[in-house]
Amino acid sequence: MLLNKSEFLFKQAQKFIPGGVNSPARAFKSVGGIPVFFKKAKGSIITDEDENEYIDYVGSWGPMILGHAYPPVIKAVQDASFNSTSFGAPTEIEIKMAELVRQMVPNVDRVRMVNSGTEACMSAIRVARGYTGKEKIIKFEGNYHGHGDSFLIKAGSGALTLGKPSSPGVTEGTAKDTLNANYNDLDSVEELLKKNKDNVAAIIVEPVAGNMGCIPPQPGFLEGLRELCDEHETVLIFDEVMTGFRLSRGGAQERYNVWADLVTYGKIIGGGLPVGAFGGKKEIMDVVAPVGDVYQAGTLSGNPLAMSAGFAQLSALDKHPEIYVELEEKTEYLKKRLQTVLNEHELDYYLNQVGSMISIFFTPEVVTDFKTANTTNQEFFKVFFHEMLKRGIYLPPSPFESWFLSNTLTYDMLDDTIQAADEALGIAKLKAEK
Ligand SMILES: Cc1ncc(COP(=O)(O)O)c(C=O)c1O
Ligand SMILES: N[C@H](C=O)CCC(=O)O
Repeated sequence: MLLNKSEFLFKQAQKFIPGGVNSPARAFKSVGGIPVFFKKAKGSIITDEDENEYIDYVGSWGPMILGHAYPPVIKAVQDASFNSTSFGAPTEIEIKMAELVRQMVPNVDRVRMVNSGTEACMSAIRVARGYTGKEKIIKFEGNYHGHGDSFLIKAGSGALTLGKPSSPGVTEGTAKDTLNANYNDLDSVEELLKKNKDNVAAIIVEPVAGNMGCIPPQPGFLEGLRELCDEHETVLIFDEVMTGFRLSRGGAQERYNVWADLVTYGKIIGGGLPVGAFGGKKEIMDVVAPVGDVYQAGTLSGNPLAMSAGFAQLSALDKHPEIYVELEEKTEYLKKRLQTVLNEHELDYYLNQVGSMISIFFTPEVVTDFKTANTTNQEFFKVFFHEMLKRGIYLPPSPFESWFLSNTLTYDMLDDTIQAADEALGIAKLKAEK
């Protein structure tokens, strides 16, 4: 497989763009090598600038649940663009979108559209603070809520010490208001709530973690968060940027039957265009300007192209819930066949799968949180990743990202993926033994 054009473009890109990419996750830093530059895609097949074709398990990091260039989305964007690309004024499609979201997720009484998952999460915590009058938030180690300052905070030396900025540019002042708990560990949350009594505005959580690889909530974890939030008058925020409209029509909330106070969305809701959203109970959302005093705004928010794309994609998911059944069957098929191959190679591994999200961890540990996710053999993953790439399988270029399946994947494509995995694992094992 030749990647001459990708290599050339990457060199060019680095002259004008920091690190050659517009988001670090694309830079292949975790796996080494040159990021592949793509030029087109259809369904689950993506084509790079050198005309190599790959079966895609990234799906633009989640949005492409119905495959790339899904015809109703393309048509909706084309039609909308003829009427102008933006008005900066209200349009009817925004109402249709909000109604549809409400229809699919019944506890979202009010929804505000933004332009990314980051914006949605930043805004949701501001709303929670404005609503409760409290200052601190609790998040979980290994969860990702975008690059807002309040989220770029890692745990201090002990679980109960103050957080520390995990990026230069984030101030100690911001860090003091973000507390880190351990995923799937209700005791760690309870301790933080007690220590910061009456001052925790929100708990924000990925209901199924997807940013330390895919990690499901343990039975009782989400229910426990709900109870703790009720007890401490704290707003429960589900960050459904990955899981929203992916794990079911109503996302993780519907799948686990645990209902948050606020929910954030991104990815699927925009059909591949830059969209995010936050919403929830009317009582809380009424603090948002112009009804209330919590300021939140956006020149391009509710953009007609983005709303049209998102509306076309969500409408298809709303009308065809069988898609979720098919997607889960396909992902389970992939999981079972991967298990067989991993067992045949006698490898230590842990496979997590929820709906159409799946991750392999190369570790003997049971992976339930950030600490156990970090036991995965990253060197092994690097070799596996590149061997898969050579065989035309495009996986997320990091051991800590979930794979996302699209319903355009066929069983033949899944079989090709297993065949490639068999070969790639064999090579990775040989290299590891050397
Ligand atoms: C769970 C979660 N929340 C928030 C974000 C931030 O979204 P965006 O990249 O659209 O800003 C992401 C992904 O990046 C995510 O996976
Ligand atoms: N983990 C991130 C979101 O899903 C990866 C996408 C990005 O930040 O570019």
